[in-house]
Amino acid sequence: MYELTVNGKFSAAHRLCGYPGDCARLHGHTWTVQVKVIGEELDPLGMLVDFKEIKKHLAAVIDRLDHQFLNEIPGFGQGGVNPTAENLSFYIYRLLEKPILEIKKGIRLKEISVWESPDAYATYREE
Ligand SMILES: Nc1nc2c(c(=O)[nH]1)N=C([C@H](O)[C@H](O)COP(=O)(O)OP(=O)(O)OP(=O)(O)O)CN2
Ligand SMILES: [Zn+2]
Repeated sequence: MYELTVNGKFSAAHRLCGYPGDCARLHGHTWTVQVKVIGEELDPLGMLVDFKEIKKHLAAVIDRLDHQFLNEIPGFGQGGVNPTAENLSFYIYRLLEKPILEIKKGIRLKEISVWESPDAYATYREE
């Protein structure tokens, strides 16, 4: 089994509604998003899949999130869930799951991790 990892970053604002502390107020982070893809077979170039392919799909997701107020994105905020690292991991997993499956046969998204700061992150995966 091979595992490929691609990281990206975005900056955005959020607030955590109902949080008993500072995080309930509007504030921002530079989030790191980590995509892990797995599969068994290498191509004749020795690649599971070209990193460029994964970067392209991650860039499209980051475009939707960068410099946004995350609570205003459908699915988050009023009537939705708080834009926590956990919920962002799930949101990004759902956006990338299909495009990554469609890159080529035999690979799949393993997990998405989202860092809010260098020492705190959440991961979503399906087993
Ligand atoms: N399980 C989670 N806990 C918290 C989340 C989260 O997404 N999942 N988010 C927050 C807030 O977004 C908060 O802004 C982050 O706080 P913290 O990790 O403490 O980071 P700071 O940048 O504020 O750094 P300090 O170390 O507190 O200065 C809270 N919890
Ligand atoms: Zn925060």
